[in-house]
Order: sequence, then C-alpha cells, then structure tokens
Amino acid sequence: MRAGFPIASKGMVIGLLGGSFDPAHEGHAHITREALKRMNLDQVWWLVTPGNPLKPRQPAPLADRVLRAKRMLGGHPRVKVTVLEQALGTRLTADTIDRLRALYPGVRFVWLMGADNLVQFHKWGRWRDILRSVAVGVLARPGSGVAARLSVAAQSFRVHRVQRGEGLGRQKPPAWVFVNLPMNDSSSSEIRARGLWRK
Ligand SMILES: Nc1ncnc2c1ncn2[C@@H]1O[C@H](COP(=O)(O)OP(=O)(O)OP(=O)(O)O)[C@@H](O)[C@H]1O
Ligand SMILES: O=C(O)c1ccc[n+]([C@@H]2O[C@H](COP(=O)([O-])O)[C@@H](O)[C@H]2O)c1
Repeated sequence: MRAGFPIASKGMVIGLLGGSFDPAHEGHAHITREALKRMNLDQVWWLVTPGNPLKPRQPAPLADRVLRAKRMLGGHPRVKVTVLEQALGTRLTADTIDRLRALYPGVRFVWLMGADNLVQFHKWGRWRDILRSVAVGVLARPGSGVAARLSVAAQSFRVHRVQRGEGLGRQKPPAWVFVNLPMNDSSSSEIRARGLWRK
C-alpha cells in the first residue's frame, strides 16, 4: 500500500468521516467515538478534504487542518487522520468511495456523516450511487433531526433504513441508519466566527 494509505485487512469494517475539519472540534471526536461503539467499526478514517465541492469558501491550508485534527484526537489508536482525497485526486465523495473500494477489496466501508449533511445529501454528485455502494451511518446533530428525516435522500431510501447500527457494516447496501445519541453542539463555523481559528 502507498505511503499515507492506512493498512486494513479483509473483513474489517471501516467508517469514513469526510469533512472540511476547518477546524476539527469535539463534535467530530464525539461522533467518531460513538460510531466506533454503536456500529461495531474496527476503525474510522477521517478524510480531510482538500475542498467541499458545495462550499465556495476556501478552507484553511490542508496541512494546518490535518495537524489540528490529529491533536483533537489525541492519537486514538483506531482513528486515522488521512488526506486520501488529495492522494487520490478525488473531490466527489462518490469517486472517493469507488476508488477506496477498488483499493481495499474485502474491506467494508461505512460512510459517516452528521444529520445536517443528510439534509442536502441529494445535492451531492452521484448521491444514489453512494447509498448503493456503502452503508451509511447518520449521527444526530443539534437542530437537524427533523429536516434530516424529511430530506429527499431519507425519503427516497426510506425502505432501506435500518433501526440499529450494530450490524450496519455487514449489511448489503443500500442500508442506512439514523443514530440518536447525546448530541454535541460544536461547529467549525462557530469556532471561526469567534476568531478561534484562522480565517
Ligand atoms: N457537532 C456535530 N454533531 C454531529 N455531526 C457533526 C458535528 N460536527 C460536525 N459533524 C459532521 O462531521 C462531518 C464533517 O463536518 P465539518 O468538518 O463540515 O464540520 P462542521 O462543524 O459541520 O463545519 P461548518 O460549520 O464549517 O459547516 C459532517 O458530516 C458533519 O455533519
Ligand atoms: O460529493 C459531493 O458532491 C459532496 C458534496 C458536499 C460534501 N461532500 C463531502 O461531505 C463531507 C463533509 O463536508 P463538510 O464540508 O460539510 O465537512 C466531505 O467529505 C465533503 O467532501 C461531498
């Protein structure tokens, strides 16, 4: 495996948490720990994106965001901070997932995201392909629960919603879960607005 690509063995279930991480905060760490536990994941890989295709704003330099993400996690043994999208040259999540599935045959990936991202998921490139190729774990986020449940993606794939996260990674997609959990209200935009992170 190339440098910067984490090692994973066949049969492992790996959560992918894509994000701008501009900056990483306790909310990211919280949903990661919860997903590991509640979805029986072997690892979670943070995919620090070079740029969200739907966000016009240029984020802080990738190296700064990665450094902060690593500090935030405090060296958690089952969480890897990666720049896989930069290494693969992908921007759309659907492309990233296709490439990772081809590179890691036999590994099961679960796409993780906060409920706010489910609300606008139908605006993502080839979003149906994402739901058809990997299981998806949606984690509750303050203020987004109702809109997420009513979202185009949730409604279109409602028959594929499963009630429990434990076996999610071993289910044949499409399969997605909405995990209710004690919520954390941290947000990168709020941290930026308070001037606690470079603009
Ligand atoms: N507090 C939180 N609770 C649940 N999910 C979260 C939380 N913070 C971030 N996430 C999720 O983590 C992923 C990456 O989030 P991102 O890096 O965009 O942080 P953010 O706080 O949402 O940033 P911004 O405020 O700039 O939009 C997304 O799927 C997002 O929904
Ligand atoms: O593929 C897309 O069209 C797409 C559109 C919007 C967001 N994403 C991905 O969603 C993840 C969360 O983005 P963000 O900026 O909300 O942290 C990150 O991995 C983005 O690359 C992907």
